[in-house]
Amino acid sequence: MNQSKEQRILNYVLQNAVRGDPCSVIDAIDTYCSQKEWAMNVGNEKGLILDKTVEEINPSVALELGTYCGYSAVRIARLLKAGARLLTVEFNPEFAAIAKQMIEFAGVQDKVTLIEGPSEEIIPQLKKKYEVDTLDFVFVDHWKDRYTPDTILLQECSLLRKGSVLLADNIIVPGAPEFVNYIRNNPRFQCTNYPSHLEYMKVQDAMKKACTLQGEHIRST
Ligand SMILES: O=C(NCc1cccc(CNc2ccc3[nH]ncc3c2)c1)c1cc(-c2ccc(F)cc2)cc(O)c1O
Ligand SMILES: [Mg+2]
Repeated sequence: MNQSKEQRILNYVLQNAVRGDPCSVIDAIDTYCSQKEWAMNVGNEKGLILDKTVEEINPSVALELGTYCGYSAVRIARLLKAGARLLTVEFNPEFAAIAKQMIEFAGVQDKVTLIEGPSEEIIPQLKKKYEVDTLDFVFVDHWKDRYTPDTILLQECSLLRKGSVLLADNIIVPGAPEFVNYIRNNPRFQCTNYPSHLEYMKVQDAMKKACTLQGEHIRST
C-alpha cells in the first residue's frame, strides 16, 4: 500500500526537523512542499500574517477549523503564552493521525487539543465538553463552503465575544465567496483584507480578518 502525500510530509519532518523545535518543523514542511510536493498548508507567506494576528491578539483560547497535517496548529501553538490553548478540528481521520504525530514531534502537544470530527458537530460541544467560555481567536481553513455556516454556528453557540477575531484562509483561491458576502454585509463584524499568495505558488490569494464588534448576548437596540 503506497504512502499518502501527508505521510511523506511527516516522514520528511521526522528525518529533517529537530524534535521539540516547532520552527524546524514549520521550515521542513515548507521546504518539502515547495521543492517536492505541493500541499495545502497555509505556508510561510500567509503564515506570517497568521503569526502577526496571533501575536496581536495573544489568545488564551484559540480554535482552528481544518488541521490537515498540523502545520498551522504548530505555527499558532508556538506563539501561545503559558496556559493558553489551541483546539483544532479535523474531519479526515488520516489527516488527524498525521497531525497528531506532527504536533507531538514539534513539542506543542501540551497546548493543542486535536479533535477529530466535523466542525458542525464539534462547535456545539465546545462549551460543555471542552470547557470553552468564549473564543479569542478562530483560524478558519477547512471546507470553503463551511466558512459561513460555521461562523453563524459559532455565534448561535455564544462562542464569540466583543473582540473575538476570525482569520479565514483562501479568500481568493479556492475562494469562499459566500463567506466574503456574509461577513462584509454583517454589521457585527469589522473586516480587514490581507492580500497574499497561494501557498508555495505565485498565484494571488488573500486572508480576511473579521473582528466581532459585539457578542451574541448583547443585541443592538
Ligand atoms: O480546500 C482546502 N482546504 C480544506 C480541505 C480540503 C480537503 C480536505 C479537507 C479535510 N479537512 C476537513 C474537512 C471538513 C472539516 N470540517 N471541520 C473540520 C474539517 C476538516 C479540508 C484548501 C484548498 C487549497 C487549494 C487546493 C487546490 C488548488 F489548486 C488551490 C488551492 C488551498 C488551501 O489553503 C486550502 O485550505
Ligand atoms: Mg487553506
